[in-house]
Amino acid sequence: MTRAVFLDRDGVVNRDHAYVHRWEDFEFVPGALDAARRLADAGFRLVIVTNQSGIARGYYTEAQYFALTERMCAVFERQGAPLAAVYHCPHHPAGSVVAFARECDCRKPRPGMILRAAAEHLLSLPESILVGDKLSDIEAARAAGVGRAYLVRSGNEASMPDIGTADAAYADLAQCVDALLHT
Ligand SMILES: O=P(O)(O)OC[C@@H](O)[C@H]1O[C@@H](OP(=O)(O)O)[C@@H](O)[C@@H](O)[C@@H]1O
Ligand SMILES: [Mg+2]
Ligand SMILES: [Zn+2]
Repeated sequence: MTRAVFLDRDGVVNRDHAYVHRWEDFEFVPGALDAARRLADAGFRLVIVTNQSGIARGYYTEAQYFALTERMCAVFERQGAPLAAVYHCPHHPAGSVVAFARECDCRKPRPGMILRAAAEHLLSLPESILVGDKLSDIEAARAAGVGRAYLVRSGNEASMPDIGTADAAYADLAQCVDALLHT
């Protein structure tokens, strides 16, 4: 079984400008790609798990999300940090797009995306890590049985008062990986 780092997207990989769906608005958090490469070099599979309720809300289409994701994956690949997989939840119970307007098992804090990734990629969840910018990311990790869950302050929740059940909090992914890899 392989160990993975589950990465939240908005607020961890890229700046969370609220429902980012255009490539021109996709701004990598400084140091995030290099941190991802260091994780890959250390033997972690890289898996993104992202809530994309903007699809259910009608802010953008799933096709637009997939087009952005293809561009993002190509950058990770070029930087020597290939993504093993990207999982998204397009749902939201208050959505206006009928096909996606519902409760689901995949919207964080529910663990569905993480559990699906583990099954499809033979991942050891107890040996894996999650990095997120919201407490709901951390809760999803706990619900899935991910070994360690870290919070970063690079998202919109920068003023978050406490770290909830996270194992630790860091400024951003780069600082988290520095601590993880003792670099
Ligand atoms: O951080 P990840 O999971 O990668 O994606 C979060 C985004 O889908 C959006 O999630 C929304 O929350 P609601 O889904 O509306 O509760 C808001 O927080 C937006 O600012 C944010 O861009
Ligand atoms: Mg986020
Ligand atoms: Zn879902």
